[in-house]
Amino acid sequence: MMEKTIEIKNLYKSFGSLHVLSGVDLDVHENENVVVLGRSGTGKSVLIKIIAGLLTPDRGQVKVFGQSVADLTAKELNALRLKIGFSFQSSALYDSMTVRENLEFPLVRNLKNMTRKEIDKAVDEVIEAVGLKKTLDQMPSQLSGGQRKRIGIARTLIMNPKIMLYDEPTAGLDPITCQEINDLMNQVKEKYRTSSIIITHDLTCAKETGDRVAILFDGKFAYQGTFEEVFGNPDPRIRSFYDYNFIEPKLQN
Ligand SMILES: Nc1ncnc2c1ncn2[C@@H]1O[C@H](COP(=O)(O)OP(=O)(O)OP(=O)(O)O)[C@@H](O)[C@H]1O
Repeated sequence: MMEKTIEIKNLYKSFGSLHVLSGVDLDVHENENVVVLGRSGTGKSVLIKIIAGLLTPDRGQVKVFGQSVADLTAKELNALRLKIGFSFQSSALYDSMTVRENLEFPLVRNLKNMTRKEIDKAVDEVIEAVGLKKTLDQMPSQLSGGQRKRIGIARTLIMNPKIMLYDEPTAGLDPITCQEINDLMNQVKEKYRTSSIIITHDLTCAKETGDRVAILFDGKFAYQGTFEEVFGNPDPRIRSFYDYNFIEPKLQN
């Protein structure tokens, strides 16, 4: 088994009387995609915000790269965040910048002493990785929803992240574009050897991308395993996920 990048033990988080996470355990390894499923409001986004140090847990342990996030200084936390790629629904591209300028932005902001040549090389590499070289001089408004999503992912890859956190990467996309995004997430894992958490309501995405799948029920992961293991479980609560997706997941292929 690969090294653990993220280790979460007995994590609790409440907002006032709202108990969101109550006893979450989760490990994510290098070169692994873990899909997190759970109904709306079960705390999936809260979980990834805690991992990135954007929210503080009430109790429990979160270690990233072997270090407890709670013990990091502000400077160390910033350094950690640079190794984490966020693909959030809200992480939109800047409309007034070209695709190239959007891709350069994180480098120019965070790594001030790069040369023009180094920046161009980094842009070339990530645009190649997402297969959209011809869009470099276009504006985001000229791209399809799927292309924008891929450029958004490229913009996080330019920082060479070791962890990718995807919040509903396929939401609102047609099935063919979903498949392209699923393929891209798998390619990113292989090429960058990332540890990824993929939050989704899309079971096809879960099946295609998840080396492991974990389902949040009542503030903790009731099930973790391969897609087949988890969805082969007779727990009637799992049924609600098929109903939501209007499909019967095929477990045999
Ligand atoms: N900063 C906050 N302050 C107060 N309540 C919050 C805060 N962040 C999240 N919550 C609450 O925590 C609960 C879990 O939110 P979260 O966004 O993690 O859900 P989710 O599982 O990601 O849902 P969805 O699938 O709809 O995106 C919600 O009830 C939300 O209102």
